[in-house]
Amino acid sequence: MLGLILPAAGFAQISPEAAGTAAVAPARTADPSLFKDLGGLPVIERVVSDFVAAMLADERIKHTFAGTNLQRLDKMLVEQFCQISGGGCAYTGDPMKEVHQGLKLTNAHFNALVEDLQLAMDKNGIPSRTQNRLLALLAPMQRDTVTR
Ligand code: HEM
Repeated sequence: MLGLILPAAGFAQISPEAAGTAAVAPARTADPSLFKDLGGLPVIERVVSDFVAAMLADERIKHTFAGTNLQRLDKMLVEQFCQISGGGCAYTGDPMKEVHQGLKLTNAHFNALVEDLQLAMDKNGIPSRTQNRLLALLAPMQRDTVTR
């Protein structure tokens, strides 16, 4: 299980090549226990709010959000985290590849984002075992977001 072997700094070792050659990532959703273990929607909402704040304060990646509708970003992240953790939400945002392709993101950007998410989850008291289960579901999206 990927989640158990994730280093604290994220999953830099998964290059887009190594992540697989499938053109479309399989839809991944956890069993509903992850949603519950995260603390349900109220905690996911707090995590996302802290996560977005951390990214906006992060010198490594804050420039990428210069033209972003932050209210929408927050809402889409809540929907996405709720959906992939098995909370029964529907993600209504755009496909990951489409959203990120113009941003010219690197693995370093990706790892910065993962660190900011870990900080936000720490702040909300989510145990690292549970954090890693969510991170493992996000890991396959590296190949859709990192383009250089
Ligand atoms: C697992 C990795 C990632 C996930 C799950 C993710 C998720 C999302 C979601 C759900 C949205 C909103 C889509 C919409 O509005 O329809 C979004 C937008 C955005 N993401 Fe990511 N993202 C990831 C990686 C990254 C990275 C590494 C960066 C930069 C460091 C980044 C920067 C952005 C920016 C700037 C936008 C807004 C684009 C715009 O204004 O149109 N994302 N992301």
